[in-house]
Amino acid sequence: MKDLQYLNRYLLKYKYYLILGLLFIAISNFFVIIPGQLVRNALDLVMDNISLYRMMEGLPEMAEDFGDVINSSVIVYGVSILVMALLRGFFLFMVRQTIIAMSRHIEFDLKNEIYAHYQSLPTSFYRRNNTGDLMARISEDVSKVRMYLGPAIMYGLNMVVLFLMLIPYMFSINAKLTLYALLPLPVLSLSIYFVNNIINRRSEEIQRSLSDLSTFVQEAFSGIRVIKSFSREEDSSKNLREQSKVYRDRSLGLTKVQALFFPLILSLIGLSTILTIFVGGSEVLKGQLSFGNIAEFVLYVQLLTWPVTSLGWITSIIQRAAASQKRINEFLFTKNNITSEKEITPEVTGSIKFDNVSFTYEDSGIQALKKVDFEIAAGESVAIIGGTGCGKSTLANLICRLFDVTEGSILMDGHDVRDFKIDYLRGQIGYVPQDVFLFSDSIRNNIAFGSNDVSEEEMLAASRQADLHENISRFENGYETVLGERGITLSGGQKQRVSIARAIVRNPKVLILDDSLSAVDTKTENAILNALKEVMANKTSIIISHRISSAKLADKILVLNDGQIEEQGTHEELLEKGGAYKELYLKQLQGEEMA
Ligand SMILES: Nc1ncnc2c1ncn2[C@@H]1O[C@H](COP(=O)(O)OP(=O)(O)OP(=O)(O)O)[C@@H](O)[C@H]1O
Repeated sequence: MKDLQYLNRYLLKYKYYLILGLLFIAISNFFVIIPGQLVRNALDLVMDNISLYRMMEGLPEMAEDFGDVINSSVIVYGVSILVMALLRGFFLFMVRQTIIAMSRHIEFDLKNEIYAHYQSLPTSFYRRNNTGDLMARISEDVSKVRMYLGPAIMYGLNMVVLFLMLIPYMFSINAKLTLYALLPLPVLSLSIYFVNNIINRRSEEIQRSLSDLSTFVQEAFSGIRVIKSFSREEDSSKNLREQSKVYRDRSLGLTKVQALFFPLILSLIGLSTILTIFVGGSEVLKGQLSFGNIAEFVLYVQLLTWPVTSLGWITSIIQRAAASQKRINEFLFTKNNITSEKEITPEVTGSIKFDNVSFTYEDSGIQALKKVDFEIAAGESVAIIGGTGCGKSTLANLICRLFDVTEGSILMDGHDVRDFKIDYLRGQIGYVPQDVFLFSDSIRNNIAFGSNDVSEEEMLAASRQADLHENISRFENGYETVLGERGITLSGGQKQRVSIARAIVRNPKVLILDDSLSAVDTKTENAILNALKEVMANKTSIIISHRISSAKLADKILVLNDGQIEEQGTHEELLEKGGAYKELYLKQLQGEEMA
């Protein structure tokens, strides 16, 4: 339950909604208790005077006048009850406008807080937690917490206020009748609590099978090309049928419990009413109560049943909200370990130095870099070459501080990258990651994404430098062409070039291309590298690749092997040396000739 205390700051922020809501609850309950007294008075008036009226049978004129007086009094009571019902309706509306509105405001704030926190967390966090989990906490869990902040608080306050206003009053009329009338209510509350827990458990199971079902369908649609080319359509339909069957059976189970739920409530409420009439009747016979009191009590019992029913419901809402808030807090309290104390923002030229850098991935324990030591002067281009999994991407990630080195340090213009203000450091780097990611948006916006304000000329220049402009000009809508699910699909090479244009449009001091030309043939690769020459002229560039063809133009080449630098030098120097680089060169040359 202490997890929910985190929300108190929000309750404090919206305290005026809460205070007003409480006031409206009290007023609306006032307008629901008074009609009970009016019903009692009206009934007693009729009961007390009906025998008098009958006695006047011999005096028709008097009887008529007397009857008119009774009638008009009953009408006054009736109209008063109606007016109070309308007033109660108005104040109930106001209760919802304050407390439920408050819960919606807090839901909005909480979602924004969680999202902003997610954004601040390092990439390692995203590797540890799957996307479904991240989404569930910001949507489903927040919705469950809102049920506590809205309906649970509203009905909870309503119940407390009604009890405080009504129960003492009922005791003041007749303690014995009050006790009997209230007797079945705790049983009602407990049974609702238990049944509700079963309903919740089953609903969650249904939710799980529904999300399995949608994941399955989503994957089937995304992989439709694979399914079709391997003729697995029938198999896919069979799997869907099986998953749907699980969903159907669980839903039927829930329907059964729900079907039992309402008869149970109604019979317990009925029991309360019968007890009230039975005990009330015997009190009337003893002359302790009037008939009107019985009617009044039956109304009060009806009034109390919903709040008591809601007690079981509120308890389970609060339990679920506490569990959800615990999950939310787990993420909200996750600290970002990629921070900077000094937050320096010096003018940089882009020189980079790896000083004995080692790096081990915390989650997998893989040591990706071992005592890597090299320097890149400002404006120099360096190619990093090596086999799969030798640590090339890790090296790029460390420069951008997506991770922090385990040992040693990385310096930019003599300053440790950990001392830079993070946004500033990343602003100096144009990083083209290995996995291209394009948003479902226009090509223009995808390129301009790299910077805050990009002019048309800058966007076009970046596109030309990435050798993309000509391709896009051929599209009917040019740069307005929408990509992604709603739009067209670019070829692998085109996607890589959009990604390159996005990196260079921000005019960074350091450009990192992480295997960014793997999807284009060597001819196009050369064309792009030549076009990029102009861009790279005054930038430090790091070109990560498997291919010698990408590397040979660089001022310096580093050959990585199993996280260590095996060789370094220029293309010619390394060929002359006759080591791993030359071996790779000859292998690739042979491959090209054969092709
Ligand atoms: N986020 C991560 N968490 C744990 N281990 C990782 C992570 N990223 C990479 N590794 C591991 O670290 C090692 C180096 O990976 P890295 O991606 O740097 O290689 P690479 O040289 O870029 O390979 P490729 O050319 O295939 O992209 C690999 O063994 C890989 O499995």
